[in-house]
Amino acid sequence: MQTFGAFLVSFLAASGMAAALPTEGQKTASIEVAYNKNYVAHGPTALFKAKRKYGAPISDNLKAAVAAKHSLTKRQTGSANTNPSDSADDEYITSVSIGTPAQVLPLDFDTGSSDLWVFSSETPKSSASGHTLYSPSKSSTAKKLSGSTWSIEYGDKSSSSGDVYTDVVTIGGFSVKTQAVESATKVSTQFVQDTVISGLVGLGFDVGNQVSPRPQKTWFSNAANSLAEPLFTADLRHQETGSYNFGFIDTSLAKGTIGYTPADGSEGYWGFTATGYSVGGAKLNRNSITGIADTGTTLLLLPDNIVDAYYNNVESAQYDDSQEGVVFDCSEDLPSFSFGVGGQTITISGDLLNLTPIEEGSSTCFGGLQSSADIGINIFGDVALKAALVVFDLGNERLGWAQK
Ligand SMILES: Cc1noc(C)c1CN(C)Cc1cc2n(n1)CCN(c1cc(N)ncn1)C2
Repeated sequence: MQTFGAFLVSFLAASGMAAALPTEGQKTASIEVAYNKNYVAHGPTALFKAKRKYGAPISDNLKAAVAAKHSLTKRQTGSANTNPSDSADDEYITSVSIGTPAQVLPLDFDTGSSDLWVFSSETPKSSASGHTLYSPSKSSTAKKLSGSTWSIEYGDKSSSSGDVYTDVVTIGGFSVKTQAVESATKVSTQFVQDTVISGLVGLGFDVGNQVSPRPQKTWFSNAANSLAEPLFTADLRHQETGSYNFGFIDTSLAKGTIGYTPADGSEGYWGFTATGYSVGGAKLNRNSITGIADTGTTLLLLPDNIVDAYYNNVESAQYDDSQEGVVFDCSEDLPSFSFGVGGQTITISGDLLNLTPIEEGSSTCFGGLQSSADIGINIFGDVALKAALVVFDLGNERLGWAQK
């Protein structure tokens, strides 16, 4: 039968704590207490525990502070497939559920803008033909945001405008209960004709939202605090299904290491600086390129000097006025284009830089790399994003890039 002292020593030894063995008949014992250096104190939690221990009243604010800190609700994630809209990967389509019962619409996720807008029962019938529509009147959770309107124009001069509802919006299984859903009462021709999408989900920064008089938050901004991590990833692919993941990073989607670089959200976009570039696998130079990571733009749009440096390696390349871009023989093997970011090198294969024949069956192809000169901003659009797994990390205001 073990004495208490012997038991105590063996217990402490088993739990890795040192102990002084009491001499026979001694009435005291002393033990070192390990300090948990990983424990991060939280005032409200300490107060909560003390009040609970002595039966003191606990305010709702204190309960909320403790719940927020210990995220008593399970931190959540979302994952949605996204598919190229056509053979040129012009844009990517993701299914989004809006309202109760759910109305599922094919939308274009756009990190270059900050409005969630949809074709709706309020869109003129002549414009709405062929599109899937959101009908707020058929949703028991829709509420009109009275007095609010919106109007947006994109880089390609396409535009839309209308009024605003709030409703539940679910993407990849994650729901935002009160999301501003901007209903289109007017849409430009580019959208009318593009019947494969019924609107956009802006994944830019809230500062870019175009609702007046009170700008609204993006779906991701509303979701961020409830997600396991305040980030999402874009995995766009050439002629195959890709994904938008929210709240987690599936590193198996990439071959390379994720390199991070600061993101500048001040203009509403995901701005960043690439540290250099190269053509055809050469060593990266140190010519930095400041631009935006933009899932809503098809092309890679860079300064003329870079575009020229690239197409000087393409025998048949020439500027085509009617196409308003550089074209070349479809049969030509294109060199790759690489850029440095976050200490990593992202290489866009030559295949990804051949976007599509200029017309069905033509042997002349349109380049995925074009000039940004008349835009005033460099855009790493889908042509660049397809080469990488891209992490849009709102919590740390940074962008991560990993070679795919
Ligand atoms: C077809 C086709 N080809 O390329 C596109 C795009 C389409 C679809 N299309 C004609 C209709 C259309 C026009 C726009 N979109 N869709 C998406 C949002 N737009 C952006 C987003 C942004 N971040 N930056 C610039 N514009 C303009």
